[in-house]
Amino acid sequence: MELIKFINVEKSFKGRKVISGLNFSIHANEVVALLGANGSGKTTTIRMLLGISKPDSGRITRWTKDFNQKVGAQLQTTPFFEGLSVINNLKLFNTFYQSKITTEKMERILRDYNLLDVKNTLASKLSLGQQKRLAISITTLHDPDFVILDEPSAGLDPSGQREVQNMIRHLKSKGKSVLFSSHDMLEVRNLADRIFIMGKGRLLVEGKPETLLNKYNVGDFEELFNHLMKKEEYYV
Ligand SMILES: Nc1ncnc2c1ncn2[C@@H]1O[C@H](COP(=O)(O)OP(=O)(O)OP(=O)(O)O)[C@@H](O)[C@H]1O
Repeated sequence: MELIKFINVEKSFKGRKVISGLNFSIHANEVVALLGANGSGKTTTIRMLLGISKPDSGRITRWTKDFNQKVGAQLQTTPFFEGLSVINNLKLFNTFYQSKITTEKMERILRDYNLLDVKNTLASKLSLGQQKRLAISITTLHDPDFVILDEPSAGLDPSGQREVQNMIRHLKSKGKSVLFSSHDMLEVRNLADRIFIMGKGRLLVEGKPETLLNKYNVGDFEELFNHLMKKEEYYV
């Protein structure tokens, strides 16, 4: 099933085109990595996908009219209240989402996200890894079908990165779709079912990791990414 479809989407800011002829689909139960150099248009694309910003032309279709209830997005800013404890953040977002999660389910979420030991700690006092886990637990609290994570493992040490990666795998195992951005090419290769690479507001390449490596005859994604950033003739 197709969850999201971008059809010839274009967007300009103050007369400067930042998204041109963007076409792609995201399907149910797939993990998609969105890559691109700074300023390539990833955030603008995510904002349009979420409906925060409107395309100037083209169309974006979504699988449900109930989109806001069915999507969870963790964008770059910390999506929680730093002056509240972990558990009180979860309780507050539970009220926001009107998701009526029971105390038992809350405990399970705390366990799943490895936050049980710090449930009474203020969010501001958490380690970066714990903050990321809290951010993802809040993003997925209302059991969305589609989860968007903007650089979820940025700044984490290898064990923190592994935990975030396992969370993404866990979401996939529960039938969710995940769109995530990352600058870590090994992580992308290990997690993504499909990869989108953007450059200058366009989708430069799109495909399964192994297919792309074969198609462009490169050993890894670092090489493919650098290659594309130098030569931009590989538009799909
Ligand atoms: N509100 C805005 N007004 C003017 N220009 C904008 C606005 N938002 C984005 N841009 C421009 O659009 C282009 C794409 O920006 P965008 O933030 O989507 O890129 P990105 O790939 O997410 O970059 P990064 O990796 O740095 O977050 C950039 O040139 C940016 O300066």
